[in-house]
Amino acid sequence: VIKTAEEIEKMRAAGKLAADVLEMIAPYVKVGVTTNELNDICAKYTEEQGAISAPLNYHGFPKSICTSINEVICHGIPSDRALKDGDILNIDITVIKDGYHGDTSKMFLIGDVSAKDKRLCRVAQESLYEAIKKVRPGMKLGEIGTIIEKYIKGKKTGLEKYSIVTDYCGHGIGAGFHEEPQVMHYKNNDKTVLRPGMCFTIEPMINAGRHTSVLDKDDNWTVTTSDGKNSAQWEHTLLVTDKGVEVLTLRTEEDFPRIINH
Ligand SMILES: CCc1ccsc1-c1ccc(O)c(O)c1
Ligand SMILES: [Mn+2]
Ligand SMILES: [Mn+2]
Repeated sequence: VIKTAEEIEKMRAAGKLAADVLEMIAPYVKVGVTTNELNDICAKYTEEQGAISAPLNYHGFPKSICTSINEVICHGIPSDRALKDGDILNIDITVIKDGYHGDTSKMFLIGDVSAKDKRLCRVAQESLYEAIKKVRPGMKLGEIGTIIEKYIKGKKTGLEKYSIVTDYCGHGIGAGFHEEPQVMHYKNNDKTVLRPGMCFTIEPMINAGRHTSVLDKDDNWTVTTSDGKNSAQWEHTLLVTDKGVEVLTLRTEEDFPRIINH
């Protein structure tokens, strides 16, 4: 749905706060810290900023952030599990500030991460950037997934054959956590035309092995790879502008432009 100028200001503020939470938590993300501790620090910070953590009680989710480690694709639940040397961790933050959502996630490399896992994380981030670079009014929504798939296929080597998780998508975002449209991360023909004022996330999940995912039957949340190989995800909340795109959740550490005009 197309946002008004006032709503766009609120999306900017929510996106900025979500990015700030990811920057704030970074120094705490070390071997030995538990994901429950990270959850509590993020929840407290978000509350202090006068915002709400969207995941808490969303469809019954029990915590304030998602923490997905190694073979966990997404929706990992914070627990007393301590981070270990070699882990790759996704922290997914969604905040509601003044009624509007900011949704973003990144990968953290814990201690000494293998070259393979570092490459998986880097390729996943680059696939997000490749897609963001192409976002502009008049573009067909399906081009986003097509770009990501083309990029990932091009990164194949003799040892690594990356795949794209198909069971979960990016999404429109605003006063609602999930709005129209669904944003597929794989090749598709969605002819929905992007318009200025649209806000949505792109959040590709890239697997080192097969694309298939398995939902944990005990906690009904944790999604893991079917072959036990690792997965990496990055997410940004984007605004379609008159001339291109604005990355509402950009962090200062990123070597990527906030605004791209075509
Ligand atoms: C934990 C929040 C949640 C619950 C059901 S889907 C979901 C979720 C998590 C992260 C996201 O980026 C997202 O768009 C949705
Ligand atoms: Mn998210
Ligand atoms: Mn999302």
